[in-house]
Amino acid sequence: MEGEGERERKRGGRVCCVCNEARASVKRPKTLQHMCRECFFHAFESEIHHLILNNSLFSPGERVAIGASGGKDSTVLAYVLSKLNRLHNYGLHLFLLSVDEGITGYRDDSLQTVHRNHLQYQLPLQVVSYKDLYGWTMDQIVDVIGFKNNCTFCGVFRRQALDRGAALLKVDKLVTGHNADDIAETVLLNLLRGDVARLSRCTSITTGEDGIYSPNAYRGFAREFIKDLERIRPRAILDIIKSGENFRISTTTKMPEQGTCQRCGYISSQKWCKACVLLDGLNRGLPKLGIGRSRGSVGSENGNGSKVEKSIQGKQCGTLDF
Ligand SMILES: Nc1ncnc2c1ncn2[C@@H]1O[C@H](COP(=O)(O)OP(=O)(O)OP(=O)(O)O)[C@@H](O)[C@H]1O
Repeated sequence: MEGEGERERKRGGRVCCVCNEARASVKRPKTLQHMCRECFFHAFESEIHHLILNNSLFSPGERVAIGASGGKDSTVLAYVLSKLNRLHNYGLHLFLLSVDEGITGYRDDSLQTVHRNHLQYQLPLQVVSYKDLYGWTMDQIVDVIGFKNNCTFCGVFRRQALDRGAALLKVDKLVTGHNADDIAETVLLNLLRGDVARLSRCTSITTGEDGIYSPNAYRGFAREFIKDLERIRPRAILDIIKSGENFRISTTTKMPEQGTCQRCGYISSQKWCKACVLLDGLNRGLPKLGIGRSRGSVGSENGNGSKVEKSIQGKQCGTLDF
């Protein structure tokens, strides 16, 4: 009897290199293997499972929030994590956490996806909004700042909003759907800026006490550049991440010290955190006040020398590192 694989070969199609039966529908950039849907899903999910185990990412009984934007990556994250949690008895209490930035025609649509995920995967959902947290929606911010610099507000506020939502849910950990492209962009951005401190941390699978989110147009250029590289060499994205992982800083290099914002208590190496500087500018009718490269134009470097290491529950805002 002629098998499915043989028929596929006769039709001139590629056969999955794992099951040798079904038609291949994806070529993985990571391994260059041609795989069918089923084998790809299986490989993808079991790689995530082993990654979780090998890095001891979770402990039984932990409360874990999934940053749910309604986009493809965080939707896949919610699906896979809830499936693995059931299948392998991780014993995690999972939550969906969404930030509503108040962008009409964009986030309101994707929040509908999050509501569907909430019902489908039966995960409790918490939505926090810029309007409630900061008194401004992104639409209102764009009205005063224009389109040019609004990414700074959106990125800084979102990161802090996720941390505030995590604190509300009293979770131990927050997971996000940042993908390989996002990490490669961040490696490249930190390299181009000569930011050695961030370059050395940005590939960590779990993150600590400060943010590396680079919310501006420069990221767009890094993205285009990486996509061009990928066209020439599909492994380029993974190569960039590998270089970032291999990067080591001499132990004698002086790094910025972390403290807390004197205004809101959020993690900051300045007197005020970036969100407070931006918000202050907005509220005083000087929306461009906090925009620029320096982290916080108000106050000076925190000099208390203490290293802040608290859980998400233990402080007003938490510990996500973009
Ligand atoms: N509004 C939001 N609410 C909750 N989590 C968010 C939000 N925006 C981003 N995140 C988290 O940060 C990750 C990366 O953000 P990014 O801006 O790349 O997401 P996206 O393009 O909206 O959607 P996705 O990456 O999920 O396809 C998301 O996967 C998600 O985990």
